Amino acid sequence: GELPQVVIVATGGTIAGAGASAVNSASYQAAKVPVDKLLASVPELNTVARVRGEQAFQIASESFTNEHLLTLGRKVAELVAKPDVDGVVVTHGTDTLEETAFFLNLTIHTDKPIVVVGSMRPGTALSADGALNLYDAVAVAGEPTARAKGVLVVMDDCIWSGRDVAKTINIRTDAFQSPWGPLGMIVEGKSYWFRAPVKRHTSNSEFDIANLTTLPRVDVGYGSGNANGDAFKAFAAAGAKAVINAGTGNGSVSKEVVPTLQELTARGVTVVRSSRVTGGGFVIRNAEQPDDKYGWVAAHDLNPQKARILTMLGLTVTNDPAQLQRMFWEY
Ligand SMILES: NC(=O)CC[C@H](N)C(=O)O
Repeated sequence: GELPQVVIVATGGTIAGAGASAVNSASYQAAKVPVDKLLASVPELNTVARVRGEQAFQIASESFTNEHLLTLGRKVAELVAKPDVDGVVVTHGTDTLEETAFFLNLTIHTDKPIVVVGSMRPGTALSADGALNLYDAVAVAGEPTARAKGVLVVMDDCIWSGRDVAKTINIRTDAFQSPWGPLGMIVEGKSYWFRAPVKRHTSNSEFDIANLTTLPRVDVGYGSGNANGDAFKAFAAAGAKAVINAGTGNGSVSKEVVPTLQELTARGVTVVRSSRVTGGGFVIRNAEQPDDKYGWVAAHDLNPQKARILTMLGLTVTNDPAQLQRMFWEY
């Protein structure tokens, strides 16, 4: 039959990176190679889809802002609305890839596959991983079986849910992991599925960015021994509408920090308890802190940076902590 039409929206990152020599796997410049050159470097793409590229940005993903998220979201929404587009691939730096994937998962109302992909080594390096990752991502994006599974991340032969995958190491090609495992595998251009997400996403999401020009400011404060509330106070003074506590363990909060967060709640700033634990921070409501009593929100299994994304979108709908908590259970 006819090959699916897949559009590749490029944003930069290492998958578009270039180094001085083939041994530079870690020292190189991200966001160098333009999308057309990237596509031309993997002619095998044409065997799984009809592909064309669009250059949205050319940046390292640590410099992604809320404006970049909104611009990219609108671009992807526009593409999936076209009858001749079957799927979209977003190439992205890996540092904040999990945030963008979750943002798109919550805001693009479509069943068409959207796949976010990056690489850990630039294309100029020995054993560069970008070409195969891109080939795999395009193959998944053109797959009817990838429809209605939410925004996906393809890295290192695995198909992940954009909701809960995260970068867990910065020097290996198996960098992306989820505490709940991959949804499937992509091998020689063929997708093999094992599970599907049960959380709300894409077509079933209540969030709408069509008429938004900004997102509410949400900042993340890190928990550790000897913690204090100064950073949270400064965030609120600078205009944060919510703060995420990247808490220790089960989203716990130092007794030094508790009064500051209580004060912020009284002033109308939303407080969300997440966990700094990598590989599966899981915050139980009313366990480490009395969330009902304080009017705080538990981030469930969402890491602090993903909690920031959901909190921003949640605040575009409501600042009622009960409603925000519902969202953290549902999405
Ligand atoms: N592997 C990567 O893509 C990291 C490069 C860069 N820090 C970025 O996120 O864009």
